[in-house]
Amino acid sequence: MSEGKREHPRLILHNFLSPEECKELEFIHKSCSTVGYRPNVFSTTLSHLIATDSPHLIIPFISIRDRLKEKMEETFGCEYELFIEFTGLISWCRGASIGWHSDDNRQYLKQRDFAAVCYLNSYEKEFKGGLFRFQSGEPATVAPSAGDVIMYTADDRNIHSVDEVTDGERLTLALWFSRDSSHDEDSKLVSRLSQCLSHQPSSKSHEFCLPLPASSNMYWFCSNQNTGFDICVARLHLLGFNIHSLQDKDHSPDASEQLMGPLQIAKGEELLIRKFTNILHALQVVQFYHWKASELKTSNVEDGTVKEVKAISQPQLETINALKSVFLPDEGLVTTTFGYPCYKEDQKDSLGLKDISIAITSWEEYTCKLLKELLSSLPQWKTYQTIHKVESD
Ligand SMILES: O=C(O)CCC(=O)C(=O)O
Ligand SMILES: [Fe+2]
Repeated sequence: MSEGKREHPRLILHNFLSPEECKELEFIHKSCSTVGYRPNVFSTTLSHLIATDSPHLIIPFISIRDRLKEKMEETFGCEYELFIEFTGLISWCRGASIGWHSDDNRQYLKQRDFAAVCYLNSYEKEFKGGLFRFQSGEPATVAPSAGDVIMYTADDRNIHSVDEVTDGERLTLALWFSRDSSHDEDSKLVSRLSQCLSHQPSSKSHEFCLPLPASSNMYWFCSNQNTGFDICVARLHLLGFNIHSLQDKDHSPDASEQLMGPLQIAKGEELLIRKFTNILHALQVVQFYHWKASELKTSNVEDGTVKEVKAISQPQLETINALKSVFLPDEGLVTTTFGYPCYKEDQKDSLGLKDISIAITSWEEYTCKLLKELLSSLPQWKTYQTIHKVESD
């Protein structure tokens, strides 16, 4: 290692993740995230995916984690010594920043030896601000670019900061590594997975793929001005969709319950007749559609699916507006929080209600494929107490 490298052990890799991997993780985050541990930050952890009945969504992380760990061990000369302590998708919206720090700077973080931050979207393209800076050594500044990764030791040889995000949503996949096996997240995740999958007979696997929302406060974004919104409703709203609840209001006076049960989605003057099990189910399908839009869009949607959409009636419109006033009291706040030119009106309009039916089938196939891989990998994961790519035959 050169002198500079010894003083500041770090590595920047370009295009370590493919554009498709970045998009898939973005889909997962935008359909599953909760409000995070600091203001204006959102996160999706692997244990959260398991807890909300979406354990299959950890599959897209697996080969990325394997590759990162291998690269980390090779770069810092610690082959077979590292354990992954934490894996999570983290996004920062307008107003989020972090001052100079090292990643092991708290007693409860002392086990952290190395960090890897993968950028899933790009500076100036999807967000403004949010530059990463090292206090000393080279490079001094890193402009996040989708697919790039920075790896560094978690100690004070790599003190760093992130400038405030001033527009848009900055998304990363962050991992921390430890030499201490007692902080290995894999063994904990394997036991949670075994528990949650043991309840499910495989014949009902399809039903099992439906997400289960966590408690409503985990989705409530609160701004400095003490106004706020539900981030799931907000993310649907940004793509032009509204919610129509099918719950009997007299039986569930608590408004947050309205998102936990069956609902429909609406756009403009129209309602999709198809019911979703809860808000997360609707959000997953819509975000999946957003991710895959170019593949899913067909030219002849008019014939088969048009009967699935009907005009919104007056009482339905009232329900839609009532929900909006509870979960999205200030629409402007959503745009200032997440908005960026990438949410141009034309893009919003390009996602039609009628195509959602095609997206539902395609989302179900995707979900089942992941669940199958999860079920076939789990026996090996249990044996080795690690989560790793299991090649199917
Ligand atoms: O997102 C980044 O670029 C780094 C974030 C960071 O420093 C941290 O979470 O400790
Ligand atoms: Fe950090």
